[in-house]
Amino acid sequence: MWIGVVSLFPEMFEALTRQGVTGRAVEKGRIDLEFWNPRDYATDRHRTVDDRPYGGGPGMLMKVDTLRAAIHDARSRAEIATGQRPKVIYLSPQGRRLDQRGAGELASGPPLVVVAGRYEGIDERVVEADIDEEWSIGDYVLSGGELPAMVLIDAAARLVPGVLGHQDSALEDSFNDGLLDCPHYTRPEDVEGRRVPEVLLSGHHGAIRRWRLKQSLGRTWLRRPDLLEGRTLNDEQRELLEEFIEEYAP
Ligand SMILES: NC(=O)c1ccc(NC2CCCC2)nc1
Repeated sequence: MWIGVVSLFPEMFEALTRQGVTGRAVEKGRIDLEFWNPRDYATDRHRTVDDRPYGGGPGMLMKVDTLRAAIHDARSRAEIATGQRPKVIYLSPQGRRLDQRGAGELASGPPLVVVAGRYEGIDERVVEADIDEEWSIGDYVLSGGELPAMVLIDAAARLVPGVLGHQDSALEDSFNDGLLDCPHYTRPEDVEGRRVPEVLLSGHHGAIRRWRLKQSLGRTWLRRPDLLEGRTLNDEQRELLEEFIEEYAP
């Protein structure tokens, strides 16, 4: 998957490009990440990248010409590198809320150009002219779009085939098939008297699968009942959830 990033602080993205699953995916070429910095398009002596808001008010906005030049170069590069027109995304609290389904859509869609804002944001005409979709990682305000951009890129990149070593692990993750994750255990078998559930030591893969599904359903019922609304459970799932509820509140 090809992803272009427009940001005044490209070095922040080393958290993605040099570490972990995404770092390996970049190294293996499963993910191509390229960067454009609006400051590189500044022609004045002070390399200005911000500008004052019409109508007054606190703070500055990203300067239109340097931002647009960076977006345009990223878009052109996307078309050359992939033969496809990219989807240009801007991160802001005004955007569509990112969830696992949205991450899946982004992962299976066209190449992305992700624009990270700074200051108080960007001129609305840049949103209208150059941004295809606005996305938000949650209802809170951050000092820059870089962290939300990295969250979005990580969530999408790990769903790109071949990025996760063990493909199944993406499927068993939380929010895969829309349920919360089940509890996980590793050595030792006893931690201060707390033992691993026996079923997980039994080697009975069917029983283990059912136990994990029951725990996912039960946890979702307890912590995020909203995720179960409007969802039809199959016979096995309904049975397991009823068992969980029975044991929880006998
Ligand atoms: N909730 C979010 O996804 C989000 C995105 C960007 C941002 N701040 C940016 C937006 C314009 C300047 C800083 N804050 C929050």
